[in-house]
Amino acid sequence: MLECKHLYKRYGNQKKNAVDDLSLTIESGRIFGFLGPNGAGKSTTIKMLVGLLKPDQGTIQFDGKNSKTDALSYKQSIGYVPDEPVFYERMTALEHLTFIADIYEVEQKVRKARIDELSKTLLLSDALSDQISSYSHGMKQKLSVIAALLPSPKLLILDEPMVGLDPKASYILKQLLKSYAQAGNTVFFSTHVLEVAQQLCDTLGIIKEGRLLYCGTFEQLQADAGEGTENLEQLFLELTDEGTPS
Ligand SMILES: Nc1ncnc2c1ncn2[C@@H]1O[C@H](COP(=O)(O)OP(=O)(O)OP(=O)(O)O)[C@@H](O)[C@H]1O
Repeated sequence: MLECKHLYKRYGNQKKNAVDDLSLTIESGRIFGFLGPNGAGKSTTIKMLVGLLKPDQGTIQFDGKNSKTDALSYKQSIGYVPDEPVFYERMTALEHLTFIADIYEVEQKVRKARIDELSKTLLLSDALSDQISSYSHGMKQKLSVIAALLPSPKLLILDEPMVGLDPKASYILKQLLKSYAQAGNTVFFSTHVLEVAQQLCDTLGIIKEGRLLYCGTFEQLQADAGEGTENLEQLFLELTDEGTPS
């Protein structure tokens, strides 16, 4: 279970909190979709969850491990797919994955099978020996997903994972995330694509100006919003007060 309590973050040069008293709990085996307009605080929250940013206040725990006091074991439980993956571009994809396997101490006897399986699933097997510098954005995105899943983390956190993926790759990733959660792991991802959240998530969190406006299932959200609000897009626009685009 992932549990955040009263998280706050303000960047040095800003007048408002980027994340403002955010608390949420996500049970194991769930897919949590994190939605919000541009600048709402999604990436800031994710960077705190993965340990790249320190919260000004608040606590984060996963399966009883505190992100501050048990930092190493906490981080060992997490796979992270950033919004813009960064690689040592001169490495081949296989060298990168071997490097990740070394860092996460993935056993020699399982790592090859796992790399083979994941790269086959994400249709990257034929390009594993190529230098990452030759990869397209979508291929880098797939490599980042493979690297994150390689150590079999109990918690997978993805920042806008569908961006840059073609429809087939996007479909494959959605199936992968579903089966990953069904195996008892927790998936947390941010997206602007409301349809993706609707198709994939058990639980949604909607954030605006750093504050969590809603957290619950889509069905609860629809019930709370009352009659006449048919789809998530309409609900989302109403909640975040973005207005309907003309
Ligand atoms: N490095 C930074 N320095 C200063 N302010 C920042 C920094 N990163 C983000 N912010 C500010 O914090 C707030 C939240 O930004 P964040 O990137 O977390 O939003 P987001 O929901 O991920 O947005 P998007 O959907 O556009 O990626 C915004 O007001 C943004 O301007």
